[in-house]
Amino acid sequence: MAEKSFKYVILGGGVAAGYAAREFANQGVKPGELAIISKEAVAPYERPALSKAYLFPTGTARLPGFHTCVGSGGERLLPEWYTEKGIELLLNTEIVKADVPSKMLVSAAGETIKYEILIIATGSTVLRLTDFGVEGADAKNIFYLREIDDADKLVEAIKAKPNGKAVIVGGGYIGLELSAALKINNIEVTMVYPEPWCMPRLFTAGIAAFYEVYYSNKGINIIKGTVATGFTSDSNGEVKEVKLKDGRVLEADIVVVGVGGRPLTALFKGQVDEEKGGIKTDGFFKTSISDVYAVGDVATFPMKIYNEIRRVEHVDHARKSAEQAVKAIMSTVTVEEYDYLPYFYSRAFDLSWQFYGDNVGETVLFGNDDPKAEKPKFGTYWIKDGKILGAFLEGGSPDENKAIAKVARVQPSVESLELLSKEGIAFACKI
Ligand SMILES: Cc1cc2nc3c(=O)[nH]c(=O)nc-3n(C[C@H](O)[C@H](O)[C@H](O)COP(=O)(O)OP(=O)(O)OC[C@H]3O[C@@H](n4cnc5c(N)ncnc54)[C@H](O)[C@@H]3O)c2cc1C
Repeated sequence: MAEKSFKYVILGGGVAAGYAAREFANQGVKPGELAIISKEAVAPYERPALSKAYLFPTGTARLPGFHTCVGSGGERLLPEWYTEKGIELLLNTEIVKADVPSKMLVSAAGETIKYEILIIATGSTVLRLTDFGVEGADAKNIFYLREIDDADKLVEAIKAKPNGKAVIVGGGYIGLELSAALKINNIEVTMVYPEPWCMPRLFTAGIAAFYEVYYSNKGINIIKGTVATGFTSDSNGEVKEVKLKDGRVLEADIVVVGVGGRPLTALFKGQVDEEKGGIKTDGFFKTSISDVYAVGDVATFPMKIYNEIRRVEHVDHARKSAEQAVKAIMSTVTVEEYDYLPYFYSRAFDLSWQFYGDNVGETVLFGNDDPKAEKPKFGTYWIKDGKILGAFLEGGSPDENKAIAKVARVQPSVESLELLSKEGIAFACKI
């Protein structure tokens, strides 16, 4: 079988891989030195688009070069870019074995790829209801959303079921964004989740109440406090009904499940150290083995600002960790230790929110959170030991979003919660 050899190999062709490639190019990588290996059929792209514009009925986001590349807010890395830079894209190539001591990867087709320095950027995979033995969960038209292939299948199902009924299992950001995208496609949507409110890992009850009312006003049906326990299908094997634990049965032409994910570490089990479920790295994303780095969803790293080891499944960190690792590998100037401020955003309908920092401690809600307002703008601060550690803002301008980021970074002291609530975003703008 064929053998290839590169100085640098990035395993995984997602967000982190794309931004790592750009940084390699910035640092002067030579043609033929770098390869990206991906089991996907396309060059790295901005994955968050898959639950947003990529699903919209106009389909403009599906045009080549629009969302099918990375390069948010900068140069778009179309497939030709990799060719121009002499970066090899080994697409449709699934790696099934990693031999770290021999610095070698083996593909499903039996090809051997050798490296001097490896960056693991395998990301994460979705949790499937079949893994939990949910009855009938292998029916057709039950979808998950991780890769462009999944999104393309969902787009086909939406087209095949005009004005159909969809059940979205899960109330996290994927569930919220998908529900909006399906509704925009004129699909009747019901969301089902077990928690008392949506996005419970980040939202307070107060924040969630705004989105739940807004979604209800858009005609989305929300069922909380229960889970899907089984599915029935028709004679074609297509899903027909969703059975809920509370006894209700929902009709469905399409089901989309967004119940979380897990990092793809298995290839390296026992070969590099793991921590908190991810591959353990330092402030430069170097693993326990020299010449092996891990970035993006798959890596745990020291979150300097909170003096804690964490793993982050968000796109901003995927981009920045990839750039940091490449700088650590190639830069001729001293690279500072990674100092990341958690940042997460989401967009659905006309809504857009950003969150910075840590959502711990007591909370203060501010602004106009009337879901019927023409332009709602509200937020929340999280305060611990008298200091603001986290800030959330819906409907903020770019400058206001920058201001809340600064608050979460600077962690200013707060004397009066009442005053903070009254001042709201103005408090952040003064920092
Ligand atoms: C639908 C969706 C919407 C999202 N929206 C947001 C959002 O709004 N905001 C936000 O902050 N974050 C969002 N995220 C999260 C964000 O996209 C991820 O954090 C980010 O993509 C992680 O980048 P990564 O490069 O580590 O992994 P990924 O982008 O997942 O890339 C991993 C790549 O590795 C490949 N791979 C894995 N194993 C192998 C193997 N054995 N052989 C070959 N290739 C392999 C995969 O096929 C994939 O191409 C979203 C994620 C999804 C799925």
